[in-house]
Amino acid sequence: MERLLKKMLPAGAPPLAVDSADYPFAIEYHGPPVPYDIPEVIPIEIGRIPVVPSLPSPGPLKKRSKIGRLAVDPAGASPTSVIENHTAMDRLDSVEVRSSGALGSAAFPDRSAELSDGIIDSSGAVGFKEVEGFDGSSEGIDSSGVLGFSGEVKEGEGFEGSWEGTGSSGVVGFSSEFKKGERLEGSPDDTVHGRVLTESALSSESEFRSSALGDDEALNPEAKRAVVVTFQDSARSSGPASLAIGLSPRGRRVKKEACYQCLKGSRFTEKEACLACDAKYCSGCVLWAMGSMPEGRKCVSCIGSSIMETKMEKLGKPSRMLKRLLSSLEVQQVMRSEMDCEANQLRPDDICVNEKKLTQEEMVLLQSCPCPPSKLKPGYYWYDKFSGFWGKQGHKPHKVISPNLNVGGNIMKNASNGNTGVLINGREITKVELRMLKWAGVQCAGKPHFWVNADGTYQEEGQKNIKGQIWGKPILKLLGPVLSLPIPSNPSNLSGEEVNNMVNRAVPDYLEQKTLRRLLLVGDQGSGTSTIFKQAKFLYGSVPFSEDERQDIKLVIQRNIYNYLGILLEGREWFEEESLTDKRKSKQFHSSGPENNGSDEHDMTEYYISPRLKAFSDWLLKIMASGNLEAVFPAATRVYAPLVEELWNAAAIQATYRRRNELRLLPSVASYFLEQVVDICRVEYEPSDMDILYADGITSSNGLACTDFFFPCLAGDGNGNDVDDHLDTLLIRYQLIRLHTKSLGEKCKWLDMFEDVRLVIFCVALSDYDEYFEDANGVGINKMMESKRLFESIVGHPALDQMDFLLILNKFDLLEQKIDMASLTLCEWFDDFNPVVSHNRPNNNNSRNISNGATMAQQAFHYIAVKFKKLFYSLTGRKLHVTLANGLDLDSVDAALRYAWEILKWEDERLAFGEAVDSTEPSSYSQ
Ligand SMILES: Nc1nc2c(ncn2[C@@H]2O[C@H](COP(=O)(O)OP(=O)(O)OP(=O)(O)O)[C@@H](O)[C@H]2O)c(=O)[nH]1
Ligand SMILES: [Mg+2]
Repeated sequence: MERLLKKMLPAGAPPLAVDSADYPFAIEYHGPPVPYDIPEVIPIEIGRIPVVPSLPSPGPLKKRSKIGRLAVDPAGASPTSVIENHTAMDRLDSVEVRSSGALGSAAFPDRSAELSDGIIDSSGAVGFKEVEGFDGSSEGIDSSGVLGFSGEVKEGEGFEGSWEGTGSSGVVGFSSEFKKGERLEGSPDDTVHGRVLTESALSSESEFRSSALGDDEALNPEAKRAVVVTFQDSARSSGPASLAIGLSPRGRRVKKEACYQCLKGSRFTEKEACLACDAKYCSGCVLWAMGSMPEGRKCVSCIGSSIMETKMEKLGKPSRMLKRLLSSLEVQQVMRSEMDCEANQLRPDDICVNEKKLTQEEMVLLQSCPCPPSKLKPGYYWYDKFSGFWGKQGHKPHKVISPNLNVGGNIMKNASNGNTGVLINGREITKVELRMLKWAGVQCAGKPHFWVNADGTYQEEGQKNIKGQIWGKPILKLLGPVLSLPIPSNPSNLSGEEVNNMVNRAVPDYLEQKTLRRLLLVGDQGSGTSTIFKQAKFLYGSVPFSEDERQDIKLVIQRNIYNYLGILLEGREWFEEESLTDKRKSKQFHSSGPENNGSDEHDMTEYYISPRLKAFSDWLLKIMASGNLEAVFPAATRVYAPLVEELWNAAAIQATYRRRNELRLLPSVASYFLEQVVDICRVEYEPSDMDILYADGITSSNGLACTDFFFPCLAGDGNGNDVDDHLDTLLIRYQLIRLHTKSLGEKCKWLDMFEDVRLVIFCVALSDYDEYFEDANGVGINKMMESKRLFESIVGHPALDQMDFLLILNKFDLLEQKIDMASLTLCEWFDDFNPVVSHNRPNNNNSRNISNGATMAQQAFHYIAVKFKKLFYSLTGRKLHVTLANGLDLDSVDAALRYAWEILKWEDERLAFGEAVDSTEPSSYSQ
């Protein structure tokens, strides 16, 4: 410490007397200004170190802890400052550094820190570990690969370089080569044994030879331990394979059944296993090791990996431990993610049927047929398309599934490894099957070859006549289970052709064409398509949003709010900077004394936040900048809710929020959610309908969403249309398909898929006329012009030729708000807008300026509508239907969609009765 202080003082300064028993980490320097930048250490009150409040802390760690369990927020600054304040002479019993890069040498500036127990977790593929006796003197612990275990390590690459001279000890490492890897267990002696499950050599026991052991110290169990182990993976042909490091604290062997995180416990300890690598964690560690479980029970480093075959059956079945640790809602959510997430799904090429790997389509066909194979797991199967028999390759039949599915290759004679000489549909049957056939009264003398159909009727090869029905005898129902042979539950299952037609049909059948109307809803970004889509669900859906959907929406809202918060935090930084600059300028201006020159570190503005909140803010901004928000949340939601609450209530953030109009990236709905930030961040938060409506980004991740509904019948209109309308509402189903512009593809090529839609609803935000976005080259583009461009390309698309179009001019409320402040002529397309302004103002509200009964906003609407109509006519020679809407208003959207309904009805009538029905045509305008 003395040396450190000496270094920090300017040359020539007298040495400081340091009481080694009780010196502060930082001292205030009062000397003359120094010519270099002094490293800044933000003081933190020990009592206010962020602790992790809501996750159960691992028991063993807590017991030994002297100063509690530290949760060091990720990102360089935070751990540094936290640890700095504790490492004077403290012994840190338990430290957690989360996120990659957090554990740089900077994290442990005071080399005298002793971490007797550390968990280094990372968002990358990097693991954890107990760092026993670690004295922080490691040079090899770099920020890119915590303890040298990096997801980046490739076959043949070693860790020696980064590890040499570390003089610390760790436990187990994984490299990316061992995604499915088990732990390596090692002791610092010449030979390290480990078991590695690799993709290529599942379950193979490989021996690892240690080499390049750093130095003798590494072998001394009492000293700092570091062992570098190279190993020869005998299962790999490529020779010396990846390196991994197997170390054990104090030379102990890691107990096989211990928790993989804290290394405590025995096989009797209750543990939860990772579905991908089978690493097992005790109840104290499981949440740390698995984080928010976005793909269910997987270590953080296994996220994205596929799960082990043996774990397939466990999917979606929560353990008692999980139920204890999480609320029931959270358990449900984790289980759902586990079952639904892409990485955990069975991949088609994991299934081989009749020696041919399945394609995606075949997989869908197999799984969605009326009688699919149960609990399908990766493996090799045989399938008899004619009879529907299904079994594991080399084994007797296991099930009778739907017949005639076009999946896999042709069945092989030896598919079930039978040796009876009797063939059914080209497969030599097994002995038990033969016995069964005999019981069924089937004549099997002379090793006949049979053709057996799905309904059990059979005939001998080469003969025309049906010889009988195998399943006819009641005794077979009893015998099936005895012989462990499947009996079709209902031989009159759908015939295969029906099945194929059902699953493969590309065009709706006749009936559906009669009764289904498809509406395609498109518009430029932010035009309001998803709002209108959600309103349609609220308006006409019997269950607008299921419980599952609401849960997903909850997560989206929680994630969004962190985004909004991030924008506020960034804004706060700007405003603080700006205020400080102003303050300094005015000080300089008002005083002439030299003592006021330069920056005043104690300057505080209303945007000042405490160092602890600042650390959180820095961390959040860093995460956002790295685009990793998804990986960190929603686990963080649980952990950081109290911090968010504190932050939100901080005067600085409130002051920033008051200037929200200056924050360009903050969407207008952000304020709605930020007002409720504290509630939203709670675990028990349930989104209201209003929240769902306002929430961004929930309609669909791939930009395509659809909802089916019937238009509810309105009360009679008195025109005698009631009965017809009522029939309509009963018979005709509508499907609203919302397509995000991002999903249109180059030159809107995906529109080809929508040839059978009946009406295109194009949405334009009226408020876009004075708004801009930056294109890829940083050029500002007017949003209305962009909408116009998109409109032109969609209208002109060959797939939508001759199709009816309804233009919804949305966000009328916003147009009303801004039209008097920002002229419509700001958009070059509207430069000839020349409204008639009446000077008889009914009140002081300018937006209510009216002429001939029309407000300025209404005139603007008509003007824009005509612009689009003319454009549409010039492109198609046809008439465009236009309506206005306020997407946030249910009735307004109802009116707009009913207008769409009218257009379709009119079109139906026109088709049915010819052009003579002009009188019922809806006007091309609706308001
Ligand atoms: N004031 C007002 N806001 C609206 C209206 N319609 C939509 N919004 C808001 O405008 C924003 C964008 O609307 P979305 O429905 O998400 O627009 P989108 O077409 O799905 O656009 P992207 O999500 O960007 O693709 C959301 O925050 C909506 O809440 C409206 O009529 N009035
Ligand atoms: Mg949207």
